[in-house]
Amino acid sequence: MSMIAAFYGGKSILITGATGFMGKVLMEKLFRTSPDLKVVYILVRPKQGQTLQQRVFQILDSKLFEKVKEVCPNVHEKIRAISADLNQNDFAISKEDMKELLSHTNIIFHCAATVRFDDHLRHAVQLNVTATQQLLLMASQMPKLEAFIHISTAFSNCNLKHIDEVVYPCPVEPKKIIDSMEWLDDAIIDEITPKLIGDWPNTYTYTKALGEVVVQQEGGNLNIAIIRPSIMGATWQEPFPGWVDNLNGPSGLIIAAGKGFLRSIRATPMAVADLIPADTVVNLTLAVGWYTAVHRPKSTLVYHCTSGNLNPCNWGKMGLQVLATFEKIPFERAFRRPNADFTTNNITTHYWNAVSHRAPAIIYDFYLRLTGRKPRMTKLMNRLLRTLSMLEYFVNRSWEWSTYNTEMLMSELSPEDQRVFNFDVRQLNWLEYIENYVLGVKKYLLKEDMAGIPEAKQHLKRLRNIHYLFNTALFLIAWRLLIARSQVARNVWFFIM
Ligand SMILES: CCCCCCCCCCCCCCCCCCCCCCCCCC(=O)SCCNC(=O)CCNC(=O)[C@H](O)C(C)(C)COP(=O)(O)OP(=O)(O)OC[C@H]1O[C@@H](n2cnc3c(N)ncnc32)[C@H](O)[C@@H]1OP(=O)(O)O
Ligand SMILES: NC(=O)C1=CN([C@@H]2O[C@H](COP(=O)(O)OP(=O)(O)OC[C@H]3O[C@@H](n4cnc5c(N)ncnc54)[C@H](OP(=O)(O)O)[C@@H]3O)[C@@H](O)[C@H]2O)C=CC1
Repeated sequence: MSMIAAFYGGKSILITGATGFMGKVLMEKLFRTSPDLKVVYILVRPKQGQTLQQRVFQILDSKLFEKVKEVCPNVHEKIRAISADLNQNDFAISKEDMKELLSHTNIIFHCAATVRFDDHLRHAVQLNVTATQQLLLMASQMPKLEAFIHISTAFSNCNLKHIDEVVYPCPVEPKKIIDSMEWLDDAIIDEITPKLIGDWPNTYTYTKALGEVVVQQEGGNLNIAIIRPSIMGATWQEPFPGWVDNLNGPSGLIIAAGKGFLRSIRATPMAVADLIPADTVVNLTLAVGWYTAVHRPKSTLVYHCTSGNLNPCNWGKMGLQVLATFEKIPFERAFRRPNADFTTNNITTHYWNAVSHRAPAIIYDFYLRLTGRKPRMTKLMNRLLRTLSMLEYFVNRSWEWSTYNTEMLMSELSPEDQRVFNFDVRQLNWLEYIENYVLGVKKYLLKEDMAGIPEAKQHLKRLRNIHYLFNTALFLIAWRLLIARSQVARNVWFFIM
């Protein structure tokens, strides 16, 4: 019997960010392994015209929850969606709901965050710092609370090269930042943002670092742990391989490469690609929840959920495997044949952006105009280039994350728990994982049918022929011009003839 699964039985659990990528995988695992848990409160906001209930049903109706419905048929009764907006005071939770949350919650998993790199500092502070502060305040009023698990990111200290499992101080105290956001207007915040974030690459990583300091400073007597995952990717094993449902991290780039839009990326092939599957993160999170509640460590423990120091893979190997998978499992209706490459300096990056990204987009838009359609490729390409520029920071550096606490926790688990809540990334076979990841992107993100693979292959053949035809025509035109202008070229031509 799994001790961790048994621990969550009968518990009331509060999850923020349950509608996000990690939140869904977390809920799924909780219900599958501890179907006898009492209730999962989720803080949800209405979105895109959907009510809370519609959002919950949409999640439960997805393939991700198929196994859960078998082991826990009344799962919908055990999810209690509470209307909440983490940007509002007291999260805009009604008095009755607040009373229920405060009196029943046993465990909190705080996953909600804005993960956009370019978010305005005011919004990023509100969600990643102030909301964390408010949640801690709520937690301090929960008499039955056993553990508060805060999800941060391994990149919260990406301004350092070697990162230990400790909370590092920030140059400006979070309280001062929170206060200043209240009275500074947007224009001034825009002006001071680069100075405030200093050597952090974006507002996301900076505010996640501030969030950790808030957790440490304002955690009081709470039983707290911080988890720092690196780049969360599709699921490795559970509930099935390859599940992913958003474009963050590598997923969006896999689509862009598979559809032939992305032809080159400024990345260092030897830099460590510190990906971590979402189910590994969730298994560690649940194990940490159990350990924190049962063993009550004296101080706030930080757990790195990373792969680089235990089972490293680099971007070069990952890129090659992604491309190899496209050969077997191509995406439908590609714009060009998938054939991306890495560049390593500014000059080649600008060159390939002009030749391989902008020029084909302009030519295609010209063709769309000629055929009476609305041009769209240049706009799409500009967005892709902007996304690439934001991700570049993370694919041209390597970090070392120590994992003492994570390894300590692994050794504390019973063999059964090590199996059920496996977060030992040493067992991960990268080539297999990446292949399943690409397959998952095709099935669950692009919603493409596997039956369409022969047609997709045919389409790629047609693109290859067009490519050859285009290159031959280009060569002949260049050669014709050369012959007309140069005696040497003419002599070579007659010699060959
Ligand atoms: C040797 C041979 C080699 C061969 C080589 C072959 C290579 C071939 C294979 C290539 C694969 C292998 C290499 C992979 C490298 C991966 C690097 C990952 C590093 C991640 C580090 C993460 C570290 C931190 C981890 C964390 O701790 S947290 C989680 C991380 N957080 C994020 O990843 C949010 C990022 N995103 C944003 O920050 C916003 O998205 C924003 C970008 C500002 C746009 O923002 P904006 O343009 O305003 O608008 P959107 O609505 O957002 O998107 C607008 C449009 O862009 C699309 N799109 C949004 N995203 C992405 C995305 N990623 N990738 C692509 N497209 C995206 C969206 O579909 C929409 O398309 P459309 O609808 O127009 O068609
Ligand atoms: N994805 C990754 O690669 C990594 C993620 N992390 C961390 O993991 C955690 C989860 O990330 P992930 O699941 O990928 O992120 P997602 O963007 O998929 O999910 C974010 C969640 O936060 C919720 N949320 C955002 N704003 C509000 C708000 N104002 N009120 C209520 N809820 C809100 C979202 O709700 P809604 O559905 O309504 O938008 C969603 O449920 C985050 O803390 C992130 O920093 C750490 C390392 C890597």
